[in-house]
Amino acid sequence: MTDVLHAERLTKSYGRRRALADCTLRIPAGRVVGLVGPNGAGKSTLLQLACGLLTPTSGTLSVLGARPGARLAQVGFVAQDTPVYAGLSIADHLRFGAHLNPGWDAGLAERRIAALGLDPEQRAGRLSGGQRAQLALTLAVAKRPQLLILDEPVASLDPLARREFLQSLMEFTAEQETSVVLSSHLIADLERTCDYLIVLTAGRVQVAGEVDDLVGTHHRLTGARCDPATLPGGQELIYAGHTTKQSTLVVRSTAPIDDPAWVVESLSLEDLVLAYLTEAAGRTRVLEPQR
Ligand SMILES: Nc1ncnc2c1ncn2[C@@H]1O[C@H](COP(=O)(O)OP(=O)(O)OP(=O)(O)O)[C@@H](O)[C@H]1O
Repeated sequence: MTDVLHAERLTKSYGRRRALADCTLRIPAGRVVGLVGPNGAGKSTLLQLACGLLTPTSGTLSVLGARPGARLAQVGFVAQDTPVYAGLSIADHLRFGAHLNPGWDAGLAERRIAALGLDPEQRAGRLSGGQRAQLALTLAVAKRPQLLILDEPVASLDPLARREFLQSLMEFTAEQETSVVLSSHLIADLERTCDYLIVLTAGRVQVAGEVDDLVGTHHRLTGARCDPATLPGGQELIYAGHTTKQSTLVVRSTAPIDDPAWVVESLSLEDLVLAYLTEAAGRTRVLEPQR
C-alpha cells in the first residue's frame, strides 16, 4: 500500500523563520497517527503542507502518492480554528458539502448532527466553539476521505465530548479504513487512540514509529549516578537526569537491558514523549537535592 505521506528533507521557512527543517518521514497507510510537539514546533505547518495550503521551501512531499493538493477529494482537513460560515445554517453546510464532494455520505452527516443534539437550522455563527469544531469534523468525515488530517481537533471539546469524538473517530476509521493524522497536546488521548506517533520539536522529527515498537524499545534506567557516555553502543540516550547520587536515563534499545547496575522499567507513551520534549527543550538535567 502507498504511504499516505512521504516527506524527504522537507523544509518550510516563513521569511527568515524556519518552521520545518529537513523532515524525512514516511507514514504508512491505515494508521491513526498522533503528531505531538510543543507550541511552535511546526505541527500546523506540516499539516498545511500536507493539504497543499502551503508550498515547501525545499525538499519533497507526497500525499496519497501524489503532490499535496492533487487528491483533495480524498483528503479531509480540519484546521486548528475549525472555520465554518457564520451566516449559514448547519443544514446549509451539509448541502454545501454534498454539492462539493462526490463521495459525500449524507446519512452519516445527518446522523452525526442528530447524535450531537444540534439543530440543523441553527446558524453556525451561533454555535459554541466545541459545537463548531464538531460541525467542521462532521463535514470532513462525511467526505469519506482516505486521509483525515485534524489539527488539534479536540482542543475545544469538553472531556465527555472529547471522549465521544475520539471513540467515533476510531469506529469510523476501523469501518472505512481511513488513515488519520491528528495533532494534539493531550498525550493521554493519543495513547488511547493512536497506533503511530511522531514527535516534532523545533521543526525537526525527533522520533516516528509504531506506538507498540516505540513503547517496546524505550526503557527507563535508574541506578547510581553515572556518566551516560559510558552506555553500551546499542543504547541510544534520549534523556538523562541526575541527582547527586542517582541517575535516571531514558534509552532506546532493541535488545533487552539486563545490566544489574540498573533498575529497568518500561515507559508509558506519555513518559516517552516527555523524555523527548524535555531533552529537546534543553531543560536542566542536573537535579540537586532540595535543601
Ligand atoms: N504565517 C506565518 N508567518 C510567520 N511565521 C509563522 C507563520 N505560521 C507559523 N509560523 C511560525 O512557524 C513556527 C511553527 O509554527 P506552527 O504553527 O507550525 O507550530 P505548531 O507546532 O502548530 O504550534 P501550536 O502547538 O502552538 O499550534 C512558529 O515559530 C511560528 O511562529
